Amino acid sequence: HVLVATHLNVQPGECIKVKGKIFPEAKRFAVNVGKDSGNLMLHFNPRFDSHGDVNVIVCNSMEDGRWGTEEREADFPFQQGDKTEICISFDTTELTVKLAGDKEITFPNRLGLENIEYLSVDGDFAIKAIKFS
Ligand SMILES: C=CCO[C@@H]1O[C@H](CO)[C@@H](O[C@@H]2O[C@H](CO)[C@H](O)[C@H](OCc3cn(Cc4cccc(/C=C/CN=C(N)N)c4)nn3)[C@H]2O)[C@H](O)[C@H]1NC(C)=O
Repeated sequence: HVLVATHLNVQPGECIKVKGKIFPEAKRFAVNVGKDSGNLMLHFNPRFDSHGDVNVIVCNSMEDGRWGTEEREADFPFQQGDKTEICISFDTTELTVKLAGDKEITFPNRLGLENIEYLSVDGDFAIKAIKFS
């Protein structure tokens, strides 16, 4: 892991902002939010070239250590070597990920969690700032 934050208490409507720089030769990175490492409301996984995916954002959830059904997004507003910022917020029904260029991705809140306690960032990404607002 590049970063793990636990014992958070992010409420619906609040925003988790992750700011950083994508490695020039990035293959993939991931931002995970949820209750703990085995219970993720969202695994947000941009893939530049990984698992046979090229320039695809793969989103999924994890419950008790078991992956849910993946969703692959149409937009891919990321470039290797670029700085980027993503803002994750949620309510009881869905999560919203605000991306560069006013792109927005939603993902169902399958676990129905009422707060976010856990955040991790993995992969080819250098974190500059994390902001809770
Ligand atoms: C078609 C064949 C069967 O279907 C495939 O089956 C795979 C296994 O289930 C899925 O893959 C899995 O998908 C999951 C989401 O659903 C997670 O992403 C998981 O990764 C978990 C994971 C996290 N982490 C930490 C991490 C995260 C990001 C970067 C790095 C390191 C980067 C190293 N940097 C380099 N090398 N430069 C490390 N490690 N593993 C991935 O293995 C594929 O999507 C799926 N593909 C399709 C089309 O269906």
